[in-house]
Amino acid sequence: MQGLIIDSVTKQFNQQAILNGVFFNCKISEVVGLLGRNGSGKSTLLKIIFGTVNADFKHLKLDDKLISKGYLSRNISYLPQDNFIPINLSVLQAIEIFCNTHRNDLLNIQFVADNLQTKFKDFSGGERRLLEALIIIYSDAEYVLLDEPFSQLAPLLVDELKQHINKIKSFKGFIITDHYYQSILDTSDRIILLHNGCNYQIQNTDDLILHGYLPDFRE
Ligand SMILES: Nc1ncnc2c1ncn2[C@@H]1O[C@H](COP(=O)(O)OP(=O)(O)OP(=O)(O)O)[C@@H](O)[C@H]1O
Repeated sequence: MQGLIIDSVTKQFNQQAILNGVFFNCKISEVVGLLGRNGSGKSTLLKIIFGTVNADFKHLKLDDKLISKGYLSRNISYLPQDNFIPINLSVLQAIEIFCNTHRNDLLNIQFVADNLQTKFKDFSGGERRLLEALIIIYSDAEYVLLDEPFSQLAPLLVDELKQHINKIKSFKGFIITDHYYQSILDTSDRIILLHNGCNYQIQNTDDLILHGYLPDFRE
């Protein structure tokens, strides 16, 4: 099985090329980290894979079947950059919507178990983000897209989220983007950098300097 194949993704906004033939894949048991400067097209790419933004051209395959929109396959879940779970839902109600197969893993997390009846409107920003990320990580889909899962979290919660991704990754393929690039490097099996509309395989931090993602303090 080839897993999720993303090929020839092309997108312009207002005649400006954002993505220009982007291609990579993601298999089960693999975490693919997506890095890129602000505005390089990371969120747009995840939205195109999930299906909430139309590409000018794309070729998406999931387990050898051509798909038009990720969400229609029911096998791709997506954590957007902004909150997405309605604030009047309780944690338990949200879990019942998204999580069946791995529900017990989620219910065994102390913070989740302690707050099952709490509504999303009653959490802090970081707590809400953690819960939304956990619900997507433990959702039924085999492929998980995470847009800035770490950004609102204090260091201890970042570590906790990384542990959950590691715990479940033998069942799932992840594509993750965040500006906490060290957390992306720690969590990922492979790194893809988006730059000038193209994708580059990154082997080490020198490559990130070479492609202008990290400053070169040696100069
Ligand atoms: N709906 C839209 N209409 C016009 N331009 C858009 C639209 N959505 C995104 N863009 C532009 O496309 C570019 C890529 O945006 P995108 O949000 O994908 O970048 P990003 O890499 O996720 O950035 P960041 O790291 O800052 O979140 C930006 O220049 C943005 O202004």
